[in-house]
Amino acid sequence: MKPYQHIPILDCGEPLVAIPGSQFALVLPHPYELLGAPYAGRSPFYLRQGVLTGLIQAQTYLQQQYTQWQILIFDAYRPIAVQQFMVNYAFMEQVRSQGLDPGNLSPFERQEILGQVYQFWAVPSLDPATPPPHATGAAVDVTLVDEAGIAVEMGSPIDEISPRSHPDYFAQSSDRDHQEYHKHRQILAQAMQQAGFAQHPNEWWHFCKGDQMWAWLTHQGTAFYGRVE
Ligand SMILES: C[C@@H](N)C(=O)N[C@H](C)C(=O)O
Ligand SMILES: [Zn+2]
Repeated sequence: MKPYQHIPILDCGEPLVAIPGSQFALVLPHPYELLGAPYAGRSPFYLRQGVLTGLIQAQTYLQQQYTQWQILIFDAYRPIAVQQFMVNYAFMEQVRSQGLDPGNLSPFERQEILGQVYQFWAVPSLDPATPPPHATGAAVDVTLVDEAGIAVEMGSPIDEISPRSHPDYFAQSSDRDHQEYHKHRQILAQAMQQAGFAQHPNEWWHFCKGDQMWAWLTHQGTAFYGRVE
């Protein structure tokens, strides 16, 4: 179990609400839907009401400095069946990228690869005491787009299982491009953090507010968003 999963949850009962496409840029078609993830009629572009309010606050702050920039929503609400699908997908991608035969993995190789996957993806737990963050509607994967609607360069793609995904990966580099990536990551993180979000320690794009990970990262005793059916 991850340390944040020990945090008790007292769900405040807020509903999931749609992220307005008129206010935010959305990655469309949605990448996991394209892969065939089982959404069963649900939309990934939903969040708890209070989390959406935070996201609006983050974008308002961003636009005080970068007037025409927007937060680009890559993913938000994620049913557990989708979490399971994406964990399986990420596992197979890791197997392939390491030149292994998926039908012929040793128990050691399987464990190693699962360990790599679970550094980035949450376990698709069905236990209401340990929900995967996106199943609570309190976690969001985001990046930025500029005034031309072009994705701002962050130095690595969302969901890459690699050290490059760590928020401070480029912090010490003297390379000009790397310094630019780091600056962009900081612009995103600052906008989100001043609106009360906490950032995943391994992922520059994952932010949460009110779930167990947030409570753990911000030293709160309780989370107020649990799993949404
Ligand atoms: C990998 C990324 N898309 C993500 O959402 N990770 C978190 C930790 C999750 O799976 O909840
Ligand atoms: Zn995420």
